[in-house]
Amino acid sequence: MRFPHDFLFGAASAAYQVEGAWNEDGKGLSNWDVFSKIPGKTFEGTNGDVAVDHYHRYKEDIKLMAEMGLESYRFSISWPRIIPDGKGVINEKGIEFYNNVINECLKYGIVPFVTLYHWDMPQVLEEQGGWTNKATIDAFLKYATTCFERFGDRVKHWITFNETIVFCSLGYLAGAHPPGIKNDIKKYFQATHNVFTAHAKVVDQYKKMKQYGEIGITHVFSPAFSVDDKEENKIAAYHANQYGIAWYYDPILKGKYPEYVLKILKEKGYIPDWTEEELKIIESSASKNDFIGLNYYQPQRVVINKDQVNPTYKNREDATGAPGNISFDGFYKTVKMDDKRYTKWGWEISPEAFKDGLKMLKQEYGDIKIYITENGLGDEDPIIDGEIVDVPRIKYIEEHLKVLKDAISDGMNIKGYYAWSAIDLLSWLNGFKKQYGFIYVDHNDNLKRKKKLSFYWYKKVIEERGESI
Ligand SMILES: C[C@@]1(C(=O)O)OC[C@H]2O[C@@H](O)[C@H](O)[C@@H](O)[C@H]2O1
Repeated sequence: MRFPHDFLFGAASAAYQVEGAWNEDGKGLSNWDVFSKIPGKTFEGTNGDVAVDHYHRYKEDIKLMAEMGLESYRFSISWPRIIPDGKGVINEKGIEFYNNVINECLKYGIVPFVTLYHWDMPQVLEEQGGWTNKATIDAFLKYATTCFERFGDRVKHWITFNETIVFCSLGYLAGAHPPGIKNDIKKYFQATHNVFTAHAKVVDQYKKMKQYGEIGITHVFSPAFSVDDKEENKIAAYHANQYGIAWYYDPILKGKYPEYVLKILKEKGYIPDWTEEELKIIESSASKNDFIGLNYYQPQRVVINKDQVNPTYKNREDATGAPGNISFDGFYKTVKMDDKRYTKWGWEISPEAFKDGLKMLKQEYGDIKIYITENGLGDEDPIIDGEIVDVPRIKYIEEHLKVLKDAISDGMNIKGYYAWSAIDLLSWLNGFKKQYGFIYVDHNDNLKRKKKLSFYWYKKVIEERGESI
């Protein structure tokens, strides 16, 4: 069986991780331009000043994507490249750059799939409270509307936010991402609510503009499973899914927050500062979402936590999702299991959990259109006789595509797969040592691009529409 004709085979990137040109052509400072330069925050002080220079090499990169037969390229727009201070004058050079990227994609028949916010907020707004400041909501609405006005004639697939749980939890609980605040649970939940309000307003605005494309949001999809049949551990898994999935997916797809979490927040005094109007726009825009984007890498294996709750001062490595951490509220902890497979960064490799998780989503949210907006293997790719022989990545992606093929056969409404990542790029905290791409970037030879084994493999998969998977 082949993947359906309307299924998109894609690959993804993010502005801060690929573009570089951090201070060129009128771009304003982003929170990551500043945060990444604080000593100790990133591996060996790596940052996105140059990244892999996609800003200057996008034509070469998109040509390679076309050679791979890529049907769609998911990339993000840098807000401070469009509106340097986040809320004022539009930077026409920034508009020009993304028009060029979009037009280059269309030249090859590659569908542009655009993320409006992939973590790089204008520094001016971050300094004013970022997502904890409600003024950021309308600044984001203005930025999104500008993008719809300037690119919406050719871009018909929009993602508002990438992985809200990551930039909010690492920003306000772990302190590993901007603004680097540790253990502020009230600010964490406030930031998530303001993001959901911004999302709802932008969806509403997009529909009013009648551009007849589609819009949604991308969330982390990391379903939690108990390590055994003990009641306390099953309760831990339920709690983890309420905080990690329901809190994020319910307001988007059901238009309301999950009662289980609200009850606890009320008891602890963490209910966000919200207005009836905000709750109404979240409710009224829910039905206008066209899809949900899932970033699946791994499940969570959880047990009830009986240890002393340590503040969530994650260090750089464990802030990148490896198991072995206590939840910020101390309720559960994630664990490694002897019978599971893991990446070099300790992330579990489990297509089986992907399949089980997708079934959970369908039961909870029905037939909402799904794109897998990220999935891939972070690895230190083997180089043999000058060739990048990334067989583990081929195996990883093949196993997960097989799950999707079966899920679609079982009637799930899954319309695309975006491998993370199209090209090796800067990992926010891990520098360049953690590779995800089909295209290798040689940091010892002027960022020269080189096709990996997986480039040729994915090309064949796309040609055959996955028939041999
Ligand atoms: C933490 C980490 C990683 O480096 O492995 O998770 C997977 C992937 O998620 C993406 O949304 C991030 O933009 C990208 O940088 C990656 O980030």
